[in-house]
Amino acid sequence: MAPAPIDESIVDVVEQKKDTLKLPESTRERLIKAGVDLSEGYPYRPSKPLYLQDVYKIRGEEREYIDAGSRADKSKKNLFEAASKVTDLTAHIGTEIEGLQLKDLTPEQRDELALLIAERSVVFFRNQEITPQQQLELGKWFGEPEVHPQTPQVPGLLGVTVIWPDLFATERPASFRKPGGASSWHSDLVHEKQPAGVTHLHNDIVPPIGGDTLWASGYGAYEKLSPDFRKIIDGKLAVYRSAHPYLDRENPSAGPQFLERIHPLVRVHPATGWKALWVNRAMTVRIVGLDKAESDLILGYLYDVYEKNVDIQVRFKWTPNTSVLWDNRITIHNASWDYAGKHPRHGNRVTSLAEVPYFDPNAPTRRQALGLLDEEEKEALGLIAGDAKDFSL
Ligand SMILES: O=C(O)CCC(=O)C(=O)O
Ligand SMILES: [Fe+2]
Repeated sequence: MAPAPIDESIVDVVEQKKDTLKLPESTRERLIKAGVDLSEGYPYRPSKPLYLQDVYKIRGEEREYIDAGSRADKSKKNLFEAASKVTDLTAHIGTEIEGLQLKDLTPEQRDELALLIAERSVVFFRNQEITPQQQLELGKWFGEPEVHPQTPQVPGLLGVTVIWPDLFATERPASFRKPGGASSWHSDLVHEKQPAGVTHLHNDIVPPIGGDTLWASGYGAYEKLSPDFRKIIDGKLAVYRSAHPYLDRENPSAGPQFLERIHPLVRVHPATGWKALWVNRAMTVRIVGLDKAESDLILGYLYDVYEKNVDIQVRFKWTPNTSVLWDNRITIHNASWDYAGKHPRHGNRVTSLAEVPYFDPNAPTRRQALGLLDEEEKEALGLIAGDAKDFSL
């Protein structure tokens, strides 16, 4: 007799309940206090779609998007005057704000925060008391929260993803030499028709040592290129792929396939109007129109520029209950796995989807817009007359 088919809904629930047992006590208390129903287990795991064709249909239509930062008061006075301290962590990327609770921001402060994230790429808030519901509500201000067809979510709150590396580590054991997917330079959801804008990760429990996250600036990476090289990549399109694989319904035996979408290699942020390099080693497949060898060469160089220039990067040491908001349009990030699951690290994440990426050849770079270019760069960009010194050295 053939074995009885497995009821997958029961398997899901059993697995979720098993996961819940590992939940750190402080996280459990926080979730229960927020009214999250843990009785069916945590996290909730959506049934994964099997076929590429079905996943392409998710958010396949263009949606209206207005960047919150583009309506902000440019001085950001409502945000800055209410904060007790605002500290830039490096010259080019990363700002920490103290004395504000994200859950209490006014509409004006939310818009100004969106502009600050667009300018500084990543903004840090320690000691936040914020429920997953409030996090989702804030995320809606910045764009449509992405509901992921694959990743674990907070029960009853679709759009609030669970970032709990201990959980993934049991599924796909990570090691010192081969850490998990988030421990490589990437940006989130590049395969979407309207990829991720702001991601807000709130980590309620973090290891005392390790588990830092790094971000690198796409504005800075673009500006590291010589003006002549910028001309080569300006306006070029590239293929970007999803992190998760699916099967092709027409050809399932071809094995796992990724979603792919074409977007500009250099894009302009709608709130700042500044150009940013938009590639990442994990998910940019190739530059459209070039031979594979040419594309590999150029992309390899662009990844190196992005990943190796420490002056356009920030490395952040988390403390419990810290919220970090970053803009995926102008950054790549990388989560260090150096604590190797030896201490719990748990967070909730809301990612707001943004515009269809676009390029504008006349847009300035960040340092150009802020008046930070030196004479040599101005000359190479043709902004001032000069004696045509070789800028490329
Ligand atoms: O855990 C982190 O610090 C970041 C993980 C990550 O890549 C993400 O949430 O998009
Ligand atoms: Fe990520």
